[in-house]
Amino acid sequence: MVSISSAVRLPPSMAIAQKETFRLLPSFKDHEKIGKPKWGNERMLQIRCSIAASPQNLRAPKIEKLEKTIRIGVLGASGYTGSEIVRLLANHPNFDITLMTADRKAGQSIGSVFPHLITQDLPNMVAIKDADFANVDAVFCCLPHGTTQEIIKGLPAGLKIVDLSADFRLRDIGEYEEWYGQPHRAPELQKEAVYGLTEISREEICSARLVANPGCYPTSIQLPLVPLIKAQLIELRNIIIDSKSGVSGAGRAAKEANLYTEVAEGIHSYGVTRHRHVPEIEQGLSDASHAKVTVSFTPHLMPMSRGMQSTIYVEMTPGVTVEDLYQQLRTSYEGEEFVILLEKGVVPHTRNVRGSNYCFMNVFPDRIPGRAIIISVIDNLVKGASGQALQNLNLMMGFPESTGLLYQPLFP
Ligand SMILES: NC(=O)C1=CN([C@@H]2O[C@H](COP(=O)(O)OP(=O)(O)OC[C@H]3O[C@@H](n4cnc5c(N)ncnc54)[C@H](OP(=O)(O)O)[C@@H]3O)[C@@H](O)[C@H]2O)C=CC1
Ligand SMILES: CC(=O)N[C@@H](CCC(=O)OP(=O)(O)O)C(=O)O
Repeated sequence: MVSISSAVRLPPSMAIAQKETFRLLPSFKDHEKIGKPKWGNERMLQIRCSIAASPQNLRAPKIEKLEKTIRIGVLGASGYTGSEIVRLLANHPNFDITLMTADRKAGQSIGSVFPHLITQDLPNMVAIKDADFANVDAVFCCLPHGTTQEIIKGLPAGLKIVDLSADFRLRDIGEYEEWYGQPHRAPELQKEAVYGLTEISREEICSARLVANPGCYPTSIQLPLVPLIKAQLIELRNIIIDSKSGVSGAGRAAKEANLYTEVAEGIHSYGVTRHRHVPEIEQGLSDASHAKVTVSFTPHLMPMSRGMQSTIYVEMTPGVTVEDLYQQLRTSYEGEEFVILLEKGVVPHTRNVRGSNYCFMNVFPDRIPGRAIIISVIDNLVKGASGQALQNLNLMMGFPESTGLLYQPLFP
């Protein structure tokens, strides 16, 4: 038996061999047939692919070289989430980047804009108006909200799209216009967009053409709350959410409020009572409960580059205990690759998910009887953005969803 940790930390020679792309056909066919991966087998599939890719391995399972590679466009590759997609795809066996766009940085190479990606042999970034989509099957759209709608509207109809912006997350166009302060320029596309909280909407994502990738705060909040609300274990009133984000959540464009001097050695709240993620959070929780849910949500900016914690205070329904909440989360996420319920009493730390696609969570009894405290942590750039986007595109293209994502967190 091969341990998971030995399989996911590939030595460089194996990582290169893995990039050459091998796949176990039987599992893949099952996946296509049932429209959804066999979760229990997925880790083993990854592991066995890695073993198969090792030149030394003589006991490799039956494999076949992939006939088709998916050609990927990254719109906004010169930003934080776009560059994170490039980093993740460097180890994806089936996705090759054929197009990257930038705005101010158009014409430059990815390595000149992000020196940590200097070893990536990729075409230079181009302006969107010069982009040729003839050699692209799918795009990650990593552009600011507001600019994204018209750009997506103008893309070739056959492309699969994962949009990381907020432009297609809210089903109610009026609500979008109210919270984002601008008219929606592609309401007809909104109807087909699938909200991409992977663990919750997997089946719809598999058959979607356009996925609206969730915001980072809404990801960290909905992952623990949706299963508890669906099981009617918590009251829909008095949900109080205190969230904290690293500064990369604000993007790479220069802003005075994000200067080192404004952020270091302190924390501050922002968007108090009016953060634009409120309607997104409430939409997801209301869907789960089939009733209107409202929340108190306050985000904070932390002096760290990545990471996000949401601390959520809830009232349990009469007769329910914290043990019930814990067991519900255990059942809901059993077999999930990326959502990890920690052992009882263990506090999730942002530093333990840094650079990875994991969400760690736990639930604690409050001192006040009948209340519980839930803590969840993610990396805002990975599970909160590019990692979840890749998880979604894997599903949309028919691959096991963890392909290219089994990075261990960075520590320290
Ligand atoms: N950062 C995060 O943690 C998260 C971000 N998101 C969302 O993902 C999207 C991207 O965020 P992020 O990567 O942080 O942002 P960045 O500001 O770091 O990057 C934005 C990218 O878009 C390009 N761009 C900016 N304006 C235009 C335009 N008018 N036309 C074409 N391209 C343009 C920029 O090009 P250039 O730099 O060359 O000017 C850059 O490549 C946003 O919608 C954001 O809200 C979602 C979840 C989390
Ligand atoms: C620290 C910081 O500024 N964070 C961003 C949220 C980033 C994110 O998830 O969201 P969107 O995709 O919705 O932009 C903010 O508060 O607006």
